[in-house]
Amino acid sequence: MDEKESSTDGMAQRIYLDNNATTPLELDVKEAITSALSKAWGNPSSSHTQGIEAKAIIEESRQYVAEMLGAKASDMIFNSGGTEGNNMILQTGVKYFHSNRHCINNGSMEKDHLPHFITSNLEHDAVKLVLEHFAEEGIASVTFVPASSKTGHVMVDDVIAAIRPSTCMISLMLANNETGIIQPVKEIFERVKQINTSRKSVPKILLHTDAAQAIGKIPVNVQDLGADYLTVVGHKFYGPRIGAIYVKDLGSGKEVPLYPMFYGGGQERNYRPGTENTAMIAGLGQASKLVTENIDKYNKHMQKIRDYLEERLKGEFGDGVCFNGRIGTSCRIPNTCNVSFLSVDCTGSEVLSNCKLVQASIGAACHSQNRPSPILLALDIEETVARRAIRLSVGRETTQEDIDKAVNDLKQAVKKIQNRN
Ligand SMILES: O=C(O)CC[SeH]
Repeated sequence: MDEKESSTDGMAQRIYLDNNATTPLELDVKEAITSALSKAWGNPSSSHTQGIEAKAIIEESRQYVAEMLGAKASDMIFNSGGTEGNNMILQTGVKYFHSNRHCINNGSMEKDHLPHFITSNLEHDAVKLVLEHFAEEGIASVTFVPASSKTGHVMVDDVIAAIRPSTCMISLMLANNETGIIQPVKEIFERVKQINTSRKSVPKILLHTDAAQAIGKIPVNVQDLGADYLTVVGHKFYGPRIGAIYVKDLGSGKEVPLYPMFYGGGQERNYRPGTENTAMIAGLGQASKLVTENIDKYNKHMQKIRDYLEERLKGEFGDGVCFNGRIGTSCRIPNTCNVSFLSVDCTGSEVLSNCKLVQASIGAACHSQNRPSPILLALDIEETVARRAIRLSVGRETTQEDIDKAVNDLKQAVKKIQNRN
């Protein structure tokens, strides 16, 4: 019987290298969730002790998430995850534009102008498809700034050049989920803040980054980034499948607004109503606390293991592999290896389907696994190379022994395909 389909001990042999798709729960996180499920089941809005205890766990968790990001607890809103967070922030951009029309004088632009968004052509679908929808429905105009094939990310000057009087928001992912390449978000936001000081008769440009793939892998600090909004996704850093958004100085009446997407019982200060998922929020808080306490250890371990993986692949395959995330001197998150197998005429999916142990993907889990990654193609990586790519994303628990087994598994898979051809 194929090892992949063997008994449950086959589960123990699986080598999980798809942590950018999702991560397992840390034990401490499971314990926080389980404890809250049994002890904090009350409605957090109830005034009796059962409710008060549940509310206390939520506020403690909010503090942990805020501390992870260098934010205030009052800046954090819990939600169902990254897709909801990105949608809420982008829709806030539209409403912000229209609520500031009064300050738009005719000299700067037409009164009936659409809000303008700037983003990159590397974004996750939870940003890309929202903005494509805005454009198709005439809700907003959007500039998808092409990333440079020389750096693997957008260039600061290209983003700045896309700004127009009607620009209301810039949304850029902090790190790409497929190549791991980190975008120059801090530099871009610094430049835009300078531009904002001179924007008198047009809306200020709001600044959002989707930090889903960066949190838990590199230090993420909202003050350092200069973000107005930031998206948090629990299941990317060993937490549960809920999320949160950071909104700078939320509720202080300052310039960064937040508009609810739906209405109800007033939870989350009316920004995100619905009876809170206390247990999952407890888990998110614990996952965040672990990141705050261990980010340097996590970062160093993942970097060491990923680099060992790439060394082993190069040693085993030589010029038969190329690394798609190694572009120029661009920085990457420490856990991601995007590699194409050039010595065999098959797709990355075929290599993975012939593996007995390796659990990985050719790119974003939410994208079809039967076509070359649009992200790699957007970086002008040749189709013949992009179609052969697989994404290997190591985790906190990945060991060198795992990597040795994974490289051997890949070697056997490639050899099996070569012998078939
Ligand atoms: O697999 C990914 O890169 C994202 C899935 Se939400």
